[in-house]
Amino acid sequence: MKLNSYVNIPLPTLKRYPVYFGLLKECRDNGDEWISASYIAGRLNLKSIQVRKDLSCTGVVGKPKKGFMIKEMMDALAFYLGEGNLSDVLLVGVGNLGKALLGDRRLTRHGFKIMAAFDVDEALVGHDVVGLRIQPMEKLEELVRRMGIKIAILTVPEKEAQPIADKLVKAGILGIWNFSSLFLDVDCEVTVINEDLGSRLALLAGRVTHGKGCEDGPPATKLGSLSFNK
Ligand SMILES: NC(=O)c1ccc[n+]([C@@H]2O[C@H](COP(=O)([O-])OP(=O)(O)OC[C@H]3O[C@@H](n4cnc5c(N)ncnc54)[C@H](O)[C@@H]3O)[C@@H](O)[C@H]2O)c1
Repeated sequence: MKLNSYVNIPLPTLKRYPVYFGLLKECRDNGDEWISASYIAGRLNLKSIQVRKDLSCTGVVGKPKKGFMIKEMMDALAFYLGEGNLSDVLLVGVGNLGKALLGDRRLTRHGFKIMAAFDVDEALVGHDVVGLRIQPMEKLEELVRRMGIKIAILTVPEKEAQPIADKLVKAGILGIWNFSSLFLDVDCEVTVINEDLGSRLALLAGRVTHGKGCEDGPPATKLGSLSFNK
């Protein structure tokens, strides 16, 4: 399978790939082998032309009347999403948000698995939360190295975020999904995605105020329950 280069995929398209991947996985698990762009569009409340355009960016070619081979398309999307070889992640900070993420089945649907969770709170360490034994911070470096984990979810208070990010990077983490509102200072080879929910709401409020719809997804009124991060 000859795939297009990652750099040629537009960002708005890349942002829709996890949603496609989740749906393809569901269909594959139901025993389907083929999927059409119009079916995907119907399920996700998108336009067929948009779905076709997004999927054609991968370089995978569909078959007339059959659509795309699910396995082939999943392999392609996994390549762009880093799923498969980067599916194991860890979480630091098992508070309100951390617990919610540990129990969020949507991560699993996208092929990700939280393999380890860390906290400093003695009331949590050594106990199970959503079936996972919470580890002390002292074990972080060793476990990251031993398990070869490259992605971390950071759900700690803002003032703790930078020192923990430093520890994560030192241990070999290459991607941080940062829920604190602090902009982390990390080496340029480390990717940080900031997920400050308050800023998101402010962005939404600004867009609503200025009557600006969604730029890279379907019209705002059709967004439904999908979330395309900006
Ligand atoms: N709760 C939300 O809905 C929400 C929403 C958006 C953003 N956030 C942000 O996410 C972060 C977590 O929020 P929360 O509500 O879950 O907070 P929380 O206080 O409930 O949980 C924070 C957890 O981090 C742990 N922690 C503190 N210092 C640590 C350290 N040095 N090493 C490891 N663990 C440490 C605490 O023991 C606690 O379990 C905050 O930065 C917050 O601003 C939270």
